[in-house]
Amino acid sequence: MGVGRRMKKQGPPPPLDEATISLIKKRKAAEAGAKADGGKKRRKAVAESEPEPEPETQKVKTKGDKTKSNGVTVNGKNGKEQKSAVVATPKKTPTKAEKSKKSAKKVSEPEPASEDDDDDESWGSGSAPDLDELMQDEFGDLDDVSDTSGGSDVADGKFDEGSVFDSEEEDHPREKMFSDDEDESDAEEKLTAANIEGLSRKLDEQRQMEEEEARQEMQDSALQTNIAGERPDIFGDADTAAKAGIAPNMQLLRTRITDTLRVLGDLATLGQPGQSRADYMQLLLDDICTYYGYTPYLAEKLMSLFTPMEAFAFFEANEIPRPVVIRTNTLRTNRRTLAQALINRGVVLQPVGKWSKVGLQVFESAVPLGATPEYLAGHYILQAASSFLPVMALAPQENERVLDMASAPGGKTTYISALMRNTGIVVANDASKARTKGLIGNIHRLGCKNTIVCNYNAQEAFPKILGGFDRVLLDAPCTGTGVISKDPSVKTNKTERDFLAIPHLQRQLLLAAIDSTDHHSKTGGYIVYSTCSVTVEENEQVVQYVLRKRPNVKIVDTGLGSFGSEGFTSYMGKKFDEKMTLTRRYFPHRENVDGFFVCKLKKTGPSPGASKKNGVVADETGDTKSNKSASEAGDNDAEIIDKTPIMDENGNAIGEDAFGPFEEEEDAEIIARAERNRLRRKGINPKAVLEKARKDGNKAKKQDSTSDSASEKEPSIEEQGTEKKKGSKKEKKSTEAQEEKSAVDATAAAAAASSSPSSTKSKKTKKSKK
Ligand SMILES: C[S@@+](CC[C@H](N)C(=O)[O-])C[C@H]1O[C@@H](n2cnc3c(N)ncnc32)[C@H](O)[C@@H]1O
Repeated sequence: MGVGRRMKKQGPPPPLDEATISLIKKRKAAEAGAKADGGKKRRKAVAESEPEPEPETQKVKTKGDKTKSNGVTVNGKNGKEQKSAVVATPKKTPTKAEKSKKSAKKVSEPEPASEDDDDDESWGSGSAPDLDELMQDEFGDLDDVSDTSGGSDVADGKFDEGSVFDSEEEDHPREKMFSDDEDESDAEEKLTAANIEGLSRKLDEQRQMEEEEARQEMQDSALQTNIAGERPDIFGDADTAAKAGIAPNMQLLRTRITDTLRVLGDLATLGQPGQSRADYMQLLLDDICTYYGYTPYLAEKLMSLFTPMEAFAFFEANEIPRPVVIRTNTLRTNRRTLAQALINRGVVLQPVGKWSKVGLQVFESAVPLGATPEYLAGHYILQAASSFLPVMALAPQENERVLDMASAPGGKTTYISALMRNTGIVVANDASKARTKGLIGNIHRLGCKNTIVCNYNAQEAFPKILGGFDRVLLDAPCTGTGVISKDPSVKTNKTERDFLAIPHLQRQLLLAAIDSTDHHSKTGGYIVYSTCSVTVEENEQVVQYVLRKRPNVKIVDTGLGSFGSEGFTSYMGKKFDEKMTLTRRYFPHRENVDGFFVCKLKKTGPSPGASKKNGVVADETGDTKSNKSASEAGDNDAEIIDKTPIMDENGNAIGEDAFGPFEEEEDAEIIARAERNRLRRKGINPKAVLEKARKDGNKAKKQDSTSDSASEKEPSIEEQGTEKKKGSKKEKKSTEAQEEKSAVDATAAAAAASSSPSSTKSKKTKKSKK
């Protein structure tokens, strides 16, 4: 299928380039200075009207020079040097800006392009336009704006034929509306070849210089803080401050954090006698909480994902806003036309990266991006770059049936619809009625005509009301630990309870997503699970859980290339499926995108339970009215749904312990046997007890015993599905799980109220059964 080829062709996108933003601003500043001195005329009236740059805007937004003063560079997992310091250290010498400006002047200047200039005839596949022509047609405006902004680095070769949707051409002959971007490929490639080397060399030099500065600063800082001797008396500082009872000096606190990191990097040499690594780690944790404003619980959780040094880079990155990105709506326009229109309005932008043909990164805008005529006409949507990724992984095909389970406000739904070119059906669901208003607004604005909006608790509704989808996207509700820069309240408002309740909901939603997918689909049978959170509980552990509960799915390659990091295969002593490496993680400090997790699953067989109960699997047919699904079998009750015995291909239960307690009705004999065994273990003759019970007609007592029996099975379930420690904690956890469930149920109640009478009825029935 085209999917595989298409996804393979995706080049790994580079991190979003915040350094370029700084570069453009610096160049603009340099040019503004030159202009004040009677320098050159600007060539475009539009560019003239651009506001003067504020070279330090980024820094102002990000706690001033905090990042810069540290200048830490962090090595990513792949050994790639990450540039958190570069991002936050937009220092450049005027000489550099001058140089860039000179280089920009070499690019031929086109006349301002009209809409007509955008005619794709000039990009016909047969005739290869010459370079000047290409630049004028395709990037002339971009270069022009950059030039008027003081640089030409916008055309950094990020347009590339290897973009993700390119190979769709093979599978789906293009209509005129969609041919625009594709036809640009040749031109883009030529432009890339011609410009990328020089431009990227300049950028590289720039970065090197900044990194060198950052390193130097760090060394200086180390020298200063270490002036009294080899081993900094970090604990002495902490004690003094604590005793004085004064508010912490943030600069000193920061210095202590960097000192502690340094000591942790070489404890043997730099550590104080009598102070262990744990002591330093605790001090670091406390300081990070104070400095960045996290609760100790969350700071510890996040720190556990990284080395101390990388954790620091992560916390730093959370203080910096991510680049603004817009996604071109190909149902209404193409990226080139959109870029030209926005440039004419004073927007400074460039393609987001070669991995996407629809993303534009915005550096500056003279107009509010949410109120331009192009925005109102639905030519684009403001959408974080990382938010493209789950949809790219989903790779929806034309004429498919696709479910977006938690879709509001619709950034991903509308992208799915566009990729399907308004064919097939996209069911866009969200449990929040209020949020569906925004969803509907976006769907209309962007001209999605293949989309149906519904407002259900997905756990309840799918596949019971609707199933049999070719592909399902679950962009799950999450704690938002990947988007702290957008919503700093996460630092303090996420409690331990949230980290139990939310993963619980995520698990149930993902099971429903799987059960709603048609494994017979000729084109699909895929599920994509994503979150904008970085915690393992919400990502790998959720996937691991569903792998156990649904052996009819397996993890497959997301097709997102090597961009991002592999998912964890172990965490805190827990081992995960080895294919977890196929899942992708994205981090603000590594890729300069919102923290994100993407996992793609392929459904290989029917979901458990449904066929056993009814002979027909609801999610295969989509006709769910007369068939019970696995979810229905469990009445959406997490514990019951998940404990439905799972059958292998031969109809045998797979490792009964692995799938929870027995179904009361269907496994009465097994339950009775377990009960007899339980009584024997207690030294009681089961026959006598049961006989007595029968005689007394005390059914309630018998049920209690059965229930005891079921709870004795819990340990094996707990071992698999819980993150908490064993022993007495299990009881507590079980209680908590009930509480969480109540909370989740309560949250879902509103949505459930609006769900079909059948679902409500089913729930009531089940509860009364309980
Ligand atoms: C991360 S947001 C989705 C963002 C959306 N995919 C987009 O790209 O615009 C998670 C959504 O899940 C919804 N949600 C929460 N619980 C749900 C449930 N049980 N069923 C369906 N949707 C739910 C929330 O209302 C929220 O809109």
